[in-house]
Amino acid sequence: MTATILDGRALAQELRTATQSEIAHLSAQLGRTPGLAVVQVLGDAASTRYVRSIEKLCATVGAGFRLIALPPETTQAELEASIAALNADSEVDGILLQLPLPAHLNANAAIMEIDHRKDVDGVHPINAGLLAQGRTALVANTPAGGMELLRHYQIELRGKRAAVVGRSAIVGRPMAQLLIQADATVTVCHSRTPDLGAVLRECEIVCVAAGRPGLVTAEMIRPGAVVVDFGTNVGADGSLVGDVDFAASAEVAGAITPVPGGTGPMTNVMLMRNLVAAARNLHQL
Ligand SMILES: Nc1nc(=O)c2c([nH]1)NC[C@@H]1CN(c3ccc(C(=O)N[C@@H](CCC(=O)O)C(=O)O)cc3)C=[N+]21
Repeated sequence: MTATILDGRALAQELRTATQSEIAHLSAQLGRTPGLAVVQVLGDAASTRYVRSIEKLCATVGAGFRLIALPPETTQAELEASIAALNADSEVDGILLQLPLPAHLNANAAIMEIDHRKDVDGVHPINAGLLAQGRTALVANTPAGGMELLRHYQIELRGKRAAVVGRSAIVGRPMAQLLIQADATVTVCHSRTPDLGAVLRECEIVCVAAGRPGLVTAEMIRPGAVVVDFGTNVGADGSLVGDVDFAASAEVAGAITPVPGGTGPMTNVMLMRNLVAAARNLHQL
């Protein structure tokens, strides 16, 4: 068996075009472009790479972009003051705090300071709580992008057994909530799950967000299962690899996301969609 490749690059391209025209329309209504502000505490190379890709995408779709780059020794008070300034800024519709932060800073406390209506990353507890209750919320981009891929390829979730490997606030937990909302029966696995393979082999849908290359092997995959790999690990040679052994798993799975070219490109385009949603909501459009 050879799996269908869930092509995130192609779908992201399609959604990018649609988002571009939405933003053109919204900009005409607002009399300005919807604006994204990214707060980055400098020091992490991967983070800088991600910020660049967001900046480029904003230019492509016609959104405003502002980078607040803070020095590595920034204090908690300074970080929170820069967030407060963005909350108060009427030209900023979305705020993204780049994670992870250096160890001396408290990410949870900083996130709490973000106006939840501008929380385009879906990380504020109000948005996470709304999602957990199955209500309308700004949803974290990475899991939202994974769901969009599943929807595009018309993968049935209702009544299916789904596993999520990883329980982070930004990927694993919201992905589990979205799958519950889609009427799947969801099991959340993590680093303390004793026999991961035994759980995954029961599941028709397997979503992996553990940040550990090679964690999921082909023998853990139920034949015909759909595999969504959220891992973006930079290998020793600088190449990007997921959490799933892709080559071997593609021989067993029914459908699988590649890395790169799967969930990664979807993440950024979902960020643009959240920016549109936040701007509309803020301005009652
Ligand atoms: N507050 C916050 N929110 C995030 O959503 C967030 C973050 N912090 N910190 C870093 C991670 C990482 N992340 C990626 C987004 C897109 C690709 C992506 O587009 N990947 C391409 C390859 C891009 C390349 O080669 O550089 C792909 O998989 O095909 C990857 C990784 C979002 N993150």
